[in-house]
Amino acid sequence: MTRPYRSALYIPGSRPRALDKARGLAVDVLLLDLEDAVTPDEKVAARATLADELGKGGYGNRLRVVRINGLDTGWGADDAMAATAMACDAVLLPKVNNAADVDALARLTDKPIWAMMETPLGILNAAEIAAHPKIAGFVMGTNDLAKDLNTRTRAALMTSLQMCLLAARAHGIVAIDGVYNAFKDEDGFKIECEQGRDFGFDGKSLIHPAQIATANAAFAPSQGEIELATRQIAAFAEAEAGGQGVAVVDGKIVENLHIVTARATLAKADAINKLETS
Ligand SMILES: CC(C)(COP(=O)(O)OP(=O)(O)OC[C@H]1O[C@@H](n2cnc3c(N)ncnc32)[C@H](O)[C@@H]1OP(=O)(O)O)[C@@H](O)C(=O)NCCC(=O)NCCSC(=O)C[C@H](O)C(=O)O
Ligand SMILES: [Mg+2]
Repeated sequence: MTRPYRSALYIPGSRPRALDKARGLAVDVLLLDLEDAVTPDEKVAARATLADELGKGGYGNRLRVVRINGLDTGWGADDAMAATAMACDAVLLPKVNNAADVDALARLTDKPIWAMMETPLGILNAAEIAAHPKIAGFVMGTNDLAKDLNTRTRAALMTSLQMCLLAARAHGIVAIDGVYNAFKDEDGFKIECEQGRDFGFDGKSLIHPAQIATANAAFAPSQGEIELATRQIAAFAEAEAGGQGVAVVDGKIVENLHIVTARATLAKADAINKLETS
């Protein structure tokens, strides 16, 4: 992981004030939306508004991902071509059902593609979507998924979340958890962030700036994790120097595979530090 993806904020592409506010937010990823956050009447104007704001710059090292409308809508193809010309890092395609959907977008843009994973067919085809050479990330669309699965509970989405994580990890792409709709419920949001982190997601998608700090904290290594990783690396190096393949730290064995995790923890902490001080 060369950059953190702890927090990914949706920003309506039709709202210049919110797009401007994003320049000062401590968020890792901007999900610049032309789809559900924009009304049909505003769709065409939002494209120009977004292009204009991105063109002005000022977003620093935040990853800029433009969510277009589906290619089966009247706006999708024009959005894709407009996004290709925008100062953004990737294009996010909603309601991806299979690798052929990604192919269709890849014919319209040379940007990296991210996929909204939010349809039952998309979940069943997660592995082929993650394997597509243009795919760089998954964002879980838990609202659409709950609608299609006819459920109101996160528990009912667990299989889908895990299938997408498996596919993402198998193919080395980013995986971002879905949104938490009750954006004023701080306690519930924190619990869901921690659950998503423990599942293995890289970060959480957000709908309001007030959610950023909690997501950033939940998906960053804690001070305790950083210290433990440092001690594990030192103890294992010492064990290796003494001809041992196993060290013991805090009463637990440390083997080569734990060192891979420890190094990843330190690299993530380093990447966060670099992003926050740049
Ligand atoms: C949820 C909101 C409609 C609330 O808006 P509002 O009432 O204006 O909030 P506040 O008054 O508390 O706003 C305070 C200031 O923060 C700025 N703001 C608010 N939201 C954002 C944002 N998302 N990005 C940047 N800035 C934001 C306001 O402009 C205020 O600033 P200032 O005027 O300077 O004081 C609103 O938060 C919102 O529209 N959120 C985004 C909703 C959205 O994008 N929805 C679509 C994505 S979710 C989705 O589609 C999931 C997926 O597809 C699925 O299927 O699950
Ligand atoms: Mg959706």
